[in-house]
Amino acid sequence: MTGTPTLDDVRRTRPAQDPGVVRLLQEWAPTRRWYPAKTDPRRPTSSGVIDLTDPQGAATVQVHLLSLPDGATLQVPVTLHTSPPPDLLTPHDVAVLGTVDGTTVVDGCSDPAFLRAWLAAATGPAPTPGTSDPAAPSSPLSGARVVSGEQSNTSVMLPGHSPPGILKVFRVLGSGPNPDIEIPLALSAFWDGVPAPLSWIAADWAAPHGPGHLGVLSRLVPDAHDGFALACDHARRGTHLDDLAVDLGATTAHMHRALRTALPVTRGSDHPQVVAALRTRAQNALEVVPELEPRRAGIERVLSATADLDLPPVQRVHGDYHLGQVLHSPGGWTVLDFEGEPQASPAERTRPDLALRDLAGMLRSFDYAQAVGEGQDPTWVGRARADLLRGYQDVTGDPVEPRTLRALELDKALYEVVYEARNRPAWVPIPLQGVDRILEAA
Ligand SMILES: Nc1ncnc2c1ncn2[C@@H]1O[C@H](COP(=O)(O)OP(=O)(O)O)[C@@H](O)[C@H]1O
Ligand SMILES: O=P(O)(O)O[C@H]1O[C@H](CO)[C@@H](O[C@H]2O[C@H](CO)[C@@H](O)[C@H](O)[C@H]2O)[C@H](O)[C@H]1O
Repeated sequence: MTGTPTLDDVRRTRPAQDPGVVRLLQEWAPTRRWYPAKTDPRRPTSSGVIDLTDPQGAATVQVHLLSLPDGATLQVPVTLHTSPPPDLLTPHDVAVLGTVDGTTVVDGCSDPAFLRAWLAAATGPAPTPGTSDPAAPSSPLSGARVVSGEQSNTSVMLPGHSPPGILKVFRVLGSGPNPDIEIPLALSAFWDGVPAPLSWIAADWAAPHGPGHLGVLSRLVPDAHDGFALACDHARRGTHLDDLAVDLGATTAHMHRALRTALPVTRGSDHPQVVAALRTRAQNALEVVPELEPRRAGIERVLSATADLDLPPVQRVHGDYHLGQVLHSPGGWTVLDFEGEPQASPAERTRPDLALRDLAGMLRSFDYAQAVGEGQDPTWVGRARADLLRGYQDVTGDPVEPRTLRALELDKALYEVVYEARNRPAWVPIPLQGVDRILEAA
């Protein structure tokens, strides 16, 4: 399975015609975990609707697009029922948004009617022979469940689909092929460390944003454990990750090798651009989070130390690599979510970068696991870090340059301070302590 995900079978957008439904969405969306502009009091506005069709006709299926105050486009699928819907995937008080003129409006991701409509509309590469599971239950929706947690998008597991899949509904839409389809499609042709995309839906919406992808159905990794939950659990119990961290380091190096092969970049080193991006981000973080101000001089010192570094060539990278983006299963580690950082612009998300940026992201994540797991062993993070680096270097054969890694870790920690300030203010101390530790070590 190769090539790029097609953008030619594109669904069209029409203007929304029901102001009551739009008003409901304008109130409901900002209360959701995936809403990206929670601190902005301005309401999103409607930028259109895409119609899908439930083959069983149980509901009207509408994908609403909302325009956010910063110009981004947000996807909110809903279903409209003339009588209360019987079989939702989440409790009614969570799934039902409200009623408008006697019509019940339901969160699409919780409704089998939306899932049926999505599967019927999706296109994708021809199925690989032998991929359907003859033992699979007859309905693709049997056992379906919405993934709960700290996610930027909404995913629904479909273990009854043949082959078993997981549907990811992108919340903030980007123009052009979505990297979370494009990259796994390219890598899965020859590397089994990513779940293969099975099908997707493309749509066009108001300029300057469309066309782009609305979502993707990918192969489900069976018996998988979320990397962050696994690491928090180890930290809580005071057991070291050991081989898990070494293997994760090796998987990270294999991912970078696969990215270089599948998506080669002609440009070599890009020192000015990389250093400029570090400075821009530090400046932005200092402006957004006042607690960083006393650290300004220390931040400047770490960034200045990158001026005379001989940086390795840039390449396509994961871009938002942390423990929540990897799954551990009996087959080893699998890497998910190549969409890049949700706070970055579309251009930034696909820009070739230093592979070490991903390693820095994963190192930062051990701090989070120790903090969230309330780990008490002061050696836990240090040992996980050393094991990850060892696994990585064993595959690349090159020692990691410490000043570059430190600057990239600081960069990620500053991104995290801003991310937490906007999304989970109670967690700001986690990356802030990371910033302090990096500055002390410099
Ligand atoms: N292919 C898959 N197989 C099994 N579980 C998956 C798969 N893809 C995602 N998940 C689960 O869904 C969660 C969210 O997926 P992710 O791609 O990270 O979404 P988001 O962009 O919303 O963060 C993951 O943490 C994992 O628990
Ligand atoms: O939603 P995404 O997975 O695309 O990424 C964003 O949200 C993440 C939180 O879920 C955030 O990650 C930060 O918190 C994690 C624990 O919840 C931790 O493992 C990461 O190390 C930490 O960066 C990520 O930064 C953000 O882009």
